[in-house]
Amino acid sequence: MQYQSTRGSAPTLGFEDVTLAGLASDGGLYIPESWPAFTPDQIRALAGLSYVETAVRVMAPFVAGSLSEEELRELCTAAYGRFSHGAVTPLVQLDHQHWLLELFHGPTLAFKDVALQLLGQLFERFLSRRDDHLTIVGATSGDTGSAAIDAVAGRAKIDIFMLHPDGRVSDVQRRQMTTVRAPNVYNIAIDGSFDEAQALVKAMFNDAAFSRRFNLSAVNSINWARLMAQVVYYFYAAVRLGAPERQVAFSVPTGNFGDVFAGYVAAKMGLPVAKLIVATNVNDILHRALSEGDYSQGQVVATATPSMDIQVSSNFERLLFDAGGRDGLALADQMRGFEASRAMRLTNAQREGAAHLFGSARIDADGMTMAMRWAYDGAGQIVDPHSAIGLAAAREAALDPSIPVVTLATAHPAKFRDAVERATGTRPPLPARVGDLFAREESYAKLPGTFDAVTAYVAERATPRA
Ligand SMILES: Cc1ncc(COP(=O)(O)O)c(C=O)c1O
Ligand SMILES: N[C@@H](CCOP(=O)(O)O)C(=O)O
Repeated sequence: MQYQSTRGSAPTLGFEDVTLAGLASDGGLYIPESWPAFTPDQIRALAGLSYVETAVRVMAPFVAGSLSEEELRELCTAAYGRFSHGAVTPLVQLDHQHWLLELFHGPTLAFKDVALQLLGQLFERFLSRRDDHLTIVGATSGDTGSAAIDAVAGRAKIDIFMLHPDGRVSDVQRRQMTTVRAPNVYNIAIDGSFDEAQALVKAMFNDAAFSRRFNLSAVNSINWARLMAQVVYYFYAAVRLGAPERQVAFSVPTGNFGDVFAGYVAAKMGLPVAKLIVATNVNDILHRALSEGDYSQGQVVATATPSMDIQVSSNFERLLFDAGGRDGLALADQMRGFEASRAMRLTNAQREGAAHLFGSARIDADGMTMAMRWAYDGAGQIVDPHSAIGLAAAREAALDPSIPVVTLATAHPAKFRDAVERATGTRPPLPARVGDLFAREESYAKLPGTFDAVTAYVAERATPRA
């Protein structure tokens, strides 16, 4: 499998190089040159397989040329062996139509573990083949940070620098990052929003000399391997609900458009997806883009769903590229326009390419609270605020009742205990797996959100290439 950049001028690479590179050298994102196609028989054959076996079948075409099937199986077994539920991503029924896909049974209690546990294994395997050291720079609005740190802490050939917006993540999220004691882990709270942190990370990649000197790599969903691993659970869930004979819809609480883009990939591969509902909080750039074609960045508003307080969704570029006809140079121009003016209109081709599969909804605080109460009172399920945004959008979509609607439950409710308690009156206990989180000492740097401050901090601590 070969990968091309969404901006049309970076070299085409294989899976191993794409994983280690993170972002393409022209500022674009890597995407497969074509989508592997699964026949209905191949989808039917996934019924009854374990999560690991499903993962091997779904991901094998994407890693071809870099990993044998046996190697992929070994890495998936190691990655998913750390999940606390035998099914890895179990389905829970809420009523005749609505289901939750629980993606939070990994070590850091959010869906990010599904991809990042595997990415940690992939980095280790690929680095063992070469004499090289990686410097990971990442941005987090709360969950990617802890999942990435857990996946790479203590690995000899990797340093990780994780930027989070100071004061804008939950206490549990912050502590899951800042209490990890490993010599290769550096946490940085920046004065600014997640979007600013993400822009700093991209700027570090786009500084060719800096990027080469420290051999930068990415753990955010700009890294293709993140999305590839997330495609698996769409297949796993849909097959359990009757695919390929039956269509299934998914509602996805969305911020950086990574999780829902993985659903788009599953549909492109042949999974019968009736609808992908993009559920945003009041930071609704994606809802406006999909419903009106207006992708213009507003001010980020802090909400009870901090992981989705995002106004520039990095993976939307992958959809614009694929749905809009795969013209990398035209998209590079369009993205340069957005970077200059912070606004753009989708082209007709991009809108039409997205319209048949995507729906969207903007859910405010009341909608989120009502969904949490509905799940709790009606089905005895405590859902976290992010998953509640997805659930509210799923119910609002009022799809044909014969189509099962799966809401992706992206975080464990204990990560957002205050918001859950406010909505349901119940305070979820922290699972034993996160141990004495509130007794451990924290360590992190506080920096202004400027390129110079952050690069100086990284340059002083990272391992330069020989
Ligand atoms: C709990 C939670 N839900 C939803 C999202 C949104 O996912 P994505 O950024 O892939 O759209 C995030 C962060 O990305 C998250 O941490
Ligand atoms: N909500 C995310 C934001 C980063 O998204 P990513 O999927 O691109 O890593 C977080 O938890 O950090």
